[in-house]
Amino acid sequence: MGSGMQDIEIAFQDQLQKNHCFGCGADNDQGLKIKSYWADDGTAVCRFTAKPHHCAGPTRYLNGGIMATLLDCHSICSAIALAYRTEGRAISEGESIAFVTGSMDIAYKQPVPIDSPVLLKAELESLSPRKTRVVCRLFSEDNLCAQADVLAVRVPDNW
Ligand SMILES: CCCCCCCCCCCCCC(=O)SCCNC(=O)CCNC(=O)[C@H](O)C(C)(C)COP(=O)(O)OP(=O)(O)OC[C@H]1O[C@@H](n2cnc3c(N)ncnc32)[C@H](O)[C@@H]1OP(=O)(O)O
Repeated sequence: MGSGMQDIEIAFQDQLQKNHCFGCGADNDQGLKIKSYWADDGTAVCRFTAKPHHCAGPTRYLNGGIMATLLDCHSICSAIALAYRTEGRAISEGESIAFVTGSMDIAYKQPVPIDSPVLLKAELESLSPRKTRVVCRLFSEDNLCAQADVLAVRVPDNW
């Protein structure tokens, strides 16, 4: 799974302050703690290895809700990172930027084997100062298994 990921960078989530989100919060010890990075091609990427209890009905497949959380959280954190980048600031430098999920449509295309790492790849398009569209794809072993179309909406940092 070639992603062009820059491992030397600090993950977006490890630069965000006070984030207790189940999927992406560095401050949630029971969460998934995903880690997202810029790739060389301008997309944002995240690799995740599931635990056995993240399974669907059959234990060999990844749960669809966990897939939705991965797609959602990687997309929103990437929208936040893009907003900081657009404003010429490092993540968490100066006034906090927060986005939440306004909407998300997911196509589940293939079951995801639970014992292989997944790669998430997000393409971002800033629609307006408050809205970012994210198309996020989830791959397992180079197979496109799910795709989400996410609308990230900027909110005040006390949301
Ligand atoms: C904050 C904490 C900080 C911690 C660090 C952060 C870590 C990251 C955490 C990551 C967490 C992981 C992710 C999670 O789990 S985030 C948790 C799940 N998401 C939510 O709970 C969101 C709940 N909804 C809301 O709070 C409000 O409805 C929002 C904020 C979304 C908009 O209500 P608001 O009154 O503020 O704004 P507006 O009505 O003026 O709309 C503004 C623009 O947006 C457009 N629009 C809105 N909704 C939709 C829609 N459904 N489809 C299409 N378009 C939509 C709207 O047309 C308008 O467009 P335009 O007319 O301007 O063109």
